[in-house]
Amino acid sequence: MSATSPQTPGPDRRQAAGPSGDLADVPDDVVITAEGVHVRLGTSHVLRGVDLRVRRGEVVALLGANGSGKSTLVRTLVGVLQPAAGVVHMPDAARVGYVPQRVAAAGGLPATATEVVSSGLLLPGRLRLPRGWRARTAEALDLVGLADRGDTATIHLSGGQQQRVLIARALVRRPEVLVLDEPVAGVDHPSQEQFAATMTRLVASGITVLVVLHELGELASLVTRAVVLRHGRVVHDGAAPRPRAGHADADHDHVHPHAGEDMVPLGSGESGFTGIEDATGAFTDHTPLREA
Ligand SMILES: Nc1ncnc2c1ncn2[C@@H]1O[C@H](COP(=O)(O)OP(=O)(O)OP(=O)(O)O)[C@@H](O)[C@H]1O
Repeated sequence: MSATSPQTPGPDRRQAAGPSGDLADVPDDVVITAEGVHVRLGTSHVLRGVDLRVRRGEVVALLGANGSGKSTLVRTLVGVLQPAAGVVHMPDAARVGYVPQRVAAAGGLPATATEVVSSGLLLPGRLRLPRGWRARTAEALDLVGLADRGDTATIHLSGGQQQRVLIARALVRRPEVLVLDEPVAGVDHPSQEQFAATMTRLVASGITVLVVLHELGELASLVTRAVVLRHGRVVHDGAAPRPRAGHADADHDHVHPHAGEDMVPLGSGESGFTGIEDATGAFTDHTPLREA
């Protein structure tokens, strides 16, 4: 498979490199699979044998310290990067919505929100907008709370609104699987709340979500499982950490990093979280997470 743009993951991909080639028995309800995925960027071994399965309807949070390989993993899953070894399986591109890590992707363009969102309907081999694109675009903008901003140039939207435009661009396909890379990083609070409301509706409709996060924040109640990367390996795959009591209170200040104090193990040992700390940077070498 050739490298594809962030918004246009490749076609139905059973992509393999290395000796095994084939996926082991994969249950029908597994929609995202990575097996033994190794990725090298330059001279760095960024992913070192990652295994991941996401079942239909799950909301999986991908956590880990800066540089642990989260973005590299999702970019490999959607086909932006090629694994040096291992196997990746994703649904057809048309069924996958991908929101890349926030860049100036929307802000640098003079395009209107409608133009950016409708571009999500373009795929390899489908370079013209399909019939009904206006209604689908309006529906996607409505889902992210921007129904009245379709004609606005994205450069005139706030950073949080620009991020919502990118999310709408992923949603315009009516995807079954949504892959988001830090969708609320640096986003204003109204947009975070809007994002959580959007996700709540989507999850209720049965969508499958893989989302890179630094902290669970507003999504905590939706996340069904957490996968933690450290140095390119999965070091936890199971229960999500939950915030300490009071963390979700309306008057709680979320600005500070809370190192070592805002996340606590879910249960006592059963979750595998024996010392999980702050999702903004806690998965450090000393964090005594059980090897997955
Ligand atoms: N093009 C590249 N060439 C070489 N190394 C790279 C390249 N891109 C990323 N890396 C390195 O790969 C490692 C993993 O990066 P990645 O962006 O996947 O981490 P991350 O967990 O998403 O981090 P963050 O939380 O900061 O976004 C980092 O050490 C990074 O410096």
